[in-house]
Amino acid sequence: MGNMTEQFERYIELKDITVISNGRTILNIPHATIPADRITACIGPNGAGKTTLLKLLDGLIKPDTGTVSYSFSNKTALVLHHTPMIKASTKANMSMVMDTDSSISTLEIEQVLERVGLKSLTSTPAHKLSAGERQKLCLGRAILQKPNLVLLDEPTANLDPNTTEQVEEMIREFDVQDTDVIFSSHQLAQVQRLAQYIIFIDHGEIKEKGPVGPFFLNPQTQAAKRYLHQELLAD
Ligand SMILES: Nc1ncnc2c1ncn2[C@@H]1O[C@H](COP(=O)(O)OP(=O)(O)OP(=O)(O)O)[C@@H](O)[C@H]1O
Repeated sequence: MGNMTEQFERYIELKDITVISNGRTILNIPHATIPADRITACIGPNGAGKTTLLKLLDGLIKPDTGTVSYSFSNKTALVLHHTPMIKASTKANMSMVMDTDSSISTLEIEQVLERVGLKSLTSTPAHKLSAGERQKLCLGRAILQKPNLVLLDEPTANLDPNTTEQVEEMIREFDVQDTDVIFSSHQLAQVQRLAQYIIFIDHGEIKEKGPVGPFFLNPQTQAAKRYLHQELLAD
């Protein structure tokens, strides 16, 4: 999709990327620039490679070949599903971020607990939190890390509409505070509500990418057309 003409203020450049697992290529990206100056959604079928791409952008996994380079000094925070919690209070789990960044104060932790709506659950054991509360805790930890790029893997999977709205508001808040967001989602209505840019992945390849409007109106590849058609039927 006319990627040659795209101009991004900040971006991530992927070159000759392959990620191989158990002899199978799970990502294959010869060349792509991904914007890091807005909210970008990463969409595609189950097993397409979205989570793997987010982990790669975070540096959590290294590619088998190729390079990931940032046009800016990046500080990323990655929020995955099933983040393990220690058997302690919500606050203690939030405070774990202090282990890697000693400049974080107790006051900041309290402010973030309030911001993500967990103030009343401060002393509740984290393993007793609901899925939505746990996700807010994970987002709180990400906020405390003061990243300039947040990577969120299906941030509202299994959440009710009200909690989904709260999490979406937190995502917008990151953007307002000039923290770029790249998130994966299967909820196309959500993608349209939040994202300005789309990366469509299928079978480990970026098949299509570009601004949200044109992508939904007029997808260029058969794979994207098929995916959009199937997802709309499933909604
Ligand atoms: N650690 C791993 N070891 C082996 N295979 C893996 C590993 N992680 C992912 N894969 C495989 O890589 C492929 C891509 O997985 P990934 O989780 O990135 O997809 P996804 O697009 O996020 O899928 P979903 O929408 O189902 O979450 C899948 O086929 C998966 O089985």
